Amino acid sequence: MNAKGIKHFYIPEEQSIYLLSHTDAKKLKDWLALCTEQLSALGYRDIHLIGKGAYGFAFAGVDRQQQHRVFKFTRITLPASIQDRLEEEAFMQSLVDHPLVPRVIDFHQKGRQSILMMERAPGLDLEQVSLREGALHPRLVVKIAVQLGKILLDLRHHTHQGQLRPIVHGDIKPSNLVWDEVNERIALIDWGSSVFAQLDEHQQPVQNNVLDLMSGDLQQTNARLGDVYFIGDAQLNGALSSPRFDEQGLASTLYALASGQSARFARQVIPPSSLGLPKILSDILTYMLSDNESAQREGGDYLLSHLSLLENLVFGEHVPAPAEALLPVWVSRSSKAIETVVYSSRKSFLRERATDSAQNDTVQALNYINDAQFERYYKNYLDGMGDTEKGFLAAISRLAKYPVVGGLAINWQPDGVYIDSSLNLHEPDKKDAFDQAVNNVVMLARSIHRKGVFKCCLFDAKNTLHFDRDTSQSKFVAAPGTRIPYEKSVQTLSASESRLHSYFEDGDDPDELLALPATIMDAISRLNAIHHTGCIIFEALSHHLKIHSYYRLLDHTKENEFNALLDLIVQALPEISGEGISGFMKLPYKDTRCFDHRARCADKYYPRNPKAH
Ligand SMILES: Nc1ncnc2c1ncn2[C@@H]1O[C@H](COP(=O)(O)OP(=O)(O)OP(=O)(O)O)[C@@H](O)[C@H]1O
Repeated sequence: MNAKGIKHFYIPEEQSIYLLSHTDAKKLKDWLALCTEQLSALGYRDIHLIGKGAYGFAFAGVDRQQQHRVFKFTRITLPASIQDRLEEEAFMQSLVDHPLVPRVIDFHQKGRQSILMMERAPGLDLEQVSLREGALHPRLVVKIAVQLGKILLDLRHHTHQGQLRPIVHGDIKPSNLVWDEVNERIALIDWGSSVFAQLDEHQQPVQNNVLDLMSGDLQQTNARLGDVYFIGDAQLNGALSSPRFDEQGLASTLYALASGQSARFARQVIPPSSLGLPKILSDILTYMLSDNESAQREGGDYLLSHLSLLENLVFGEHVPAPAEALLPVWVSRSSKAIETVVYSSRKSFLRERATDSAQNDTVQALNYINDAQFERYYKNYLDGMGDTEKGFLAAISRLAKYPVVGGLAINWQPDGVYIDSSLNLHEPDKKDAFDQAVNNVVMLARSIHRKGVFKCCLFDAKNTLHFDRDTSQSKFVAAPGTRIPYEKSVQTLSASESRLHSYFEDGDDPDELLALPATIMDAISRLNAIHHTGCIIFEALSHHLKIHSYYRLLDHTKENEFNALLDLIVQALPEISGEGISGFMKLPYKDTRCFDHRARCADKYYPRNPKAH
């Protein structure tokens, strides 16, 4: 990866509006207002934003016949080739006539602005449901498996103009499934990665694809890259598209939902057989998620030919007992809405191989580089890591999907894994689900054998300070009155009452590139001596500087000095030159928990005779 790639790895998946520069945030708000205005001019009411993705935004509205509709807009700033994708998406989605797929109603193009209008599926998407509930009940996982299986069968047998043309959705994942809680029905949305399959499920060229065969198009995949957290290796490595791609998406989705995760990677450590699922589904998922392609196919075929058996499985009242929380989580009484972003340090030691040539190979294999998902892959810094390490980072990212502030310091030692934590959740209702997300982090940490320290800091993006400059050579200057915010502990604590990590104990972070000026470094080292916790992260881009922070002052007697040092940092911003990230974290050395290394979770199945439990 080149320096530019690394420099920007931290940009979060969810582009919180609070992390945009003032100008970009204003442009975005204006544009959202314009979309809303256009839709109401067309006679729709109750218009509101329901989702945003890499390429655009989705609005919901109600038409004159009281029908609920969704409008997908592409970002007007994107190149025309990407804008055209919405039209292709509309085309592919309109070919699918299935009760569990929202019907396309219209596709509009006005100037450079494209709009796709479709039926609205009721409910929340399954990623949201999973964040609220944690691991879904096995009965629901089976129900979702059956419904998705039926859609995939339909796609396998799709005919177009009288000929068999199987369709690949290409991006099956929890956030692309809308869940109607009342009727317990899914709707498969987001057909933006959908294509006609080049190979059928037996890996044979789709027969009537003669023209493609002759033109040699079968040398190269037509696939789009789905979400790298969910797609299988064949799709990631640029294999010819086939219905098998979606079977991987299905298996990853069921696995993630059954385990309360947001990715497929952790399957060796938290295997499907440990999730309390009925044995038949657990076995199917074990096959489908194995590394062996023929086992994957066997699992997929077995699932699709046993849907009615799964449909008729009996579930009792048995509700799996919530697992004990492995780390303390404090629930905040404050009802302040926060937008969490996670920043983690020293990720590179989680990589197995970091040679440039290995990375170039991966880049070569992906012949769809201009894909936003590909960007995201690198932004998340996952390349070159083993699956378990990726699973660990995905589990850390999941924490940031909750309104939580604080941090974690994980220290791998030969005799075990030591974890210091300070986790303050701002939504009491999600405590159980959050505990599960934390437990998954711990379980994955225990399975990783490495020596080193990983720290992450969770902060509120609403506290991020923004500074603009005209050129990459100009200086960043703070407006008068700019302050780095902080909060205070309920009681003052002296240094002797609690130990803290130092900002500097781990040395320089090799993943960070911004060298801060001496004045700022000096202020930070003086801050380090004052009893407080938190983090400060400087993110310098060519025209924009962000200072993310989360500070909690513990020794109230030093408040004046603390304030003065924070002010000093703000005053010294013009001295910053160069681009990149630099971050410092000071976490409480509190309640250190030690866990022994453990390779995988024990097997656990749904009871065969649920009534007996
Ligand atoms: N037909 C629909 N019914 C209900 N909700 C929908 C529908 N289409 C989209 N949404 C909502 O809008 C969100 C964004 O839609 P979609 O996933 O299609 O956009 P996208 O830009 O392709 O997103 P991403 O890049 O994250 O895949 C979805 O997560 C979902 O919450």
